[in-house]
Amino acid sequence: MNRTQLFENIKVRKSFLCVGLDTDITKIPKHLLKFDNPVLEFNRQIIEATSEFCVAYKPNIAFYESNGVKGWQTLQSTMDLISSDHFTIADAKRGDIGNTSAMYARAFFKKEESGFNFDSVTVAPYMGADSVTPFLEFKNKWVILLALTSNEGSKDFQFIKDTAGEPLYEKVLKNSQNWGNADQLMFVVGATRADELTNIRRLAPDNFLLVPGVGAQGGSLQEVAKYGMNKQCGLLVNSSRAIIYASNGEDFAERAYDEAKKVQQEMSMLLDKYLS
Ligand SMILES: O=C(O)c1cc(=O)[nH]c(=O)n1[C@@H]1O[C@H](COP(=O)(O)O)[C@@H](O)[C@H]1O
Repeated sequence: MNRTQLFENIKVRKSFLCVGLDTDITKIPKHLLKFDNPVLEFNRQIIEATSEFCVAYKPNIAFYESNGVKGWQTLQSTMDLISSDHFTIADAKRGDIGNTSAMYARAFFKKEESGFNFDSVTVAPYMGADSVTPFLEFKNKWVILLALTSNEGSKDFQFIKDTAGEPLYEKVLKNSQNWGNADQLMFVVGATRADELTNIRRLAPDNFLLVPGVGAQGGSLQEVAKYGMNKQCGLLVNSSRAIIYASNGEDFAERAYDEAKKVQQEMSMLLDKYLS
């Protein structure tokens, strides 16, 4: 999916919500355990309940690969349930020496080889240009580069300043824009870092930002929109646990529907406020 299509979907659905499919078999409702593949059944019902309210889905690969071959099959079957007008993110946080990154890129982008046809993959910038550029060689595919993450440990490295006083995450934002343009490069910025968003928008005015950390991690959607939205919205705000585990009873899909709808309604107001 390209940037124009993504923006169109945001306008049509009045939403910039990404639903995170971080499906953990120990957290899903017990009544689903009678199904052959409880995780797939859970994902099926979550996708059905939320698809009208979101523009993207982000399966976190750890939740699937932790279950070995069966997990990868579940991931594949889950991807088959997502319509082509939803942007898909393989949240895999990959990145290695060039020839290895090329293999990772094929794993998520080359359907004829791996079976997966994700629109994007999350990539760690730590190993530098040659670890990221192999992912950028695919047309209409995206790298979502970790810039400023939502977790406590982000302070360990991402704020370290060089002698000119520039923090590491700013270098990531600046230097990586020499590797790819805003039609193929997004950045991860945690919602818990809304205070840095004005600065981030100064450095990356056009790029979409994937913003995890609202919901369970407590980030503010209002602040993210206020400081992070650009002319094409430029935001995909992810929520995983707050939506998919809104209930662990038989009503889990209805409650996921309610939660996703609530977030979408708030997003619709924010789009009206900041996009016009
Ligand atoms: O790359 C990510 O998606 C990501 C980056 C980050 O800085 N923080 C972060 O929470 N995430 C992911 O976003 C999701 C957040 O899940 P919830 O906190 O349950 O909404 C998880 O899949 C995390 O791995």
